[in-house]
Amino acid sequence: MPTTGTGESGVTAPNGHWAGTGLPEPPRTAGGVTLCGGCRALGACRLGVERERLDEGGVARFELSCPRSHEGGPDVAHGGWTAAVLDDCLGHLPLLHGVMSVTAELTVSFVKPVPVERPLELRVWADRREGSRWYIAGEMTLAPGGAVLARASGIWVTRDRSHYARHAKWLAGQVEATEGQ
Ligand SMILES: CCCCCCCCCCCCCC(=O)SCCNC(=O)CCNC(=O)[C@H](O)C(C)(C)COP(=O)(O)OP(=O)(O)OC[C@H]1O[C@@H](n2cnc3c(N)ncnc32)[C@H](O)[C@@H]1OP(=O)(O)O
Repeated sequence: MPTTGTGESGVTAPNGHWAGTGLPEPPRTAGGVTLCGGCRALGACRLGVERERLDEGGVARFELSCPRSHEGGPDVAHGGWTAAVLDDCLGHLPLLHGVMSVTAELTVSFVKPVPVERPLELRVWADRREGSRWYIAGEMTLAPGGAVLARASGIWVTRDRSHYARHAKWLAGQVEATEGQ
């Protein structure tokens, strides 16, 4: 990935475009974590994802922990955090292959309460690809011991930059239609 260098935050500022998407490459942290729009100003993943990489077998591996700010019950993660981080990390698998996609469907199994501020791991792989659809699955485990805490599977649909332009046009039409009411 072409970059313009690493700033004080350790976030690499890209200057290239993803092949085939026409979209600017998203910034990555020193740990290789692609930052979404909401996390760019902070320069870190607010969900607590610290490292991400693609291994030789094509499996994406993440190191993370649930920040205390996402605590639900005492010392355990809010289920919304678990679902959000699984959505985010499963969607990073196409990104790691240079492909932009959006979540079309997501199913989450909450196997055990997820402790906050403990090292966790997440493995993500593609079960299969059909046309523009990626069928992706993943498993979250406690880093020491490997006990399974949560599983997720879903469908991601590949997109290019026209996705956002179409959405903006659709939204403008909705706003216009309601203004006369
Ligand atoms: C400027 C930007 C920078 C970028 C930076 C990024 C960086 C960071 C990363 C951040 C990333 C954040 C990412 C996020 O946060 S994603 C956020 C959550 N997800 C969304 O917002 C998606 C909202 N939904 C949609 O936009 C549409 O409904 C989609 C795109 C999903 C389908 O719309 P549409 O129907 O018009 O698409 P199509 O006609 O081209 O169909 C395509 C294919 O898909 C099949 N299909 C469709 N739906 C489903 C379904 N539910 N189950 C199974 N399959 C489904 C369909 O049959 C067809 O199959 P085939 O005929 O090809 O076989």
